[in-house]
Amino acid sequence: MNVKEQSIIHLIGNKMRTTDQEIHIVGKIDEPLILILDNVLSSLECDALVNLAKNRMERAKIGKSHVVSDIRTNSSMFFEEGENVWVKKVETRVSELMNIPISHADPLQILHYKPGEQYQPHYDYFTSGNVVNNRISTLVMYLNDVDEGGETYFPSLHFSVTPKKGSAVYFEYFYNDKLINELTLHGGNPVAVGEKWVATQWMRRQSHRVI
Ligand SMILES: O=C(O)CCC(=O)C(=O)O
Ligand SMILES: [Fe+2]
Repeated sequence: MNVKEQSIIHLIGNKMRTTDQEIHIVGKIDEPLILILDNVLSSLECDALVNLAKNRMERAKIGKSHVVSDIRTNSSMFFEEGENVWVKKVETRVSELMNIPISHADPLQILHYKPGEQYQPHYDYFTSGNVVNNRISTLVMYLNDVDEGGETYFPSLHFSVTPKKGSAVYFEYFYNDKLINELTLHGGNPVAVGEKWVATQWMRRQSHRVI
């Protein structure tokens, strides 16, 4: 019999409580742990993040070398750590939800996709070279409803998540078994109609923020 590996988030029941929010688990894959979560952000918080980000968007870059690539045709920006009250609030909630101290967090990232824009399948962890302090988990929060397309999809699992304002998909790739981590391959489907805004939080294995 295969023994399931420890996950970062330990679930009890179908809700997760943070200091200021009750989050609902509406879907789950056990290994790798993938959660579909409702009520992660309020509608007001979604709108605030979009408004704070929208004049600061640039064509997204990928990987450690930050090169522009066709893999990713959307635009993006990063907030400074705790740069305003909205970011602070979201960072605190997300850190509680992901069960990782905020000092392990990458800067909160906002992505924007227009019709036809997409993010091709990729891993959120770095796979080349000798990586120090790699990423271990991701939370993608949807900041608006997309009219058509724009699903986050996991090709190896034949699984996709439809964006819904205030909801999120969580996944982790902290497993000793490399094959389990590889199942978290994922991308953002092209938006067909409308636009898509998301906020992504990546967590690192070790603390790196100076707080
Ligand atoms: O836009 C999406 O659905 C996925 C975003 C993503 O993969 C990421 O930010 O790492
Ligand atoms: Fe990703």
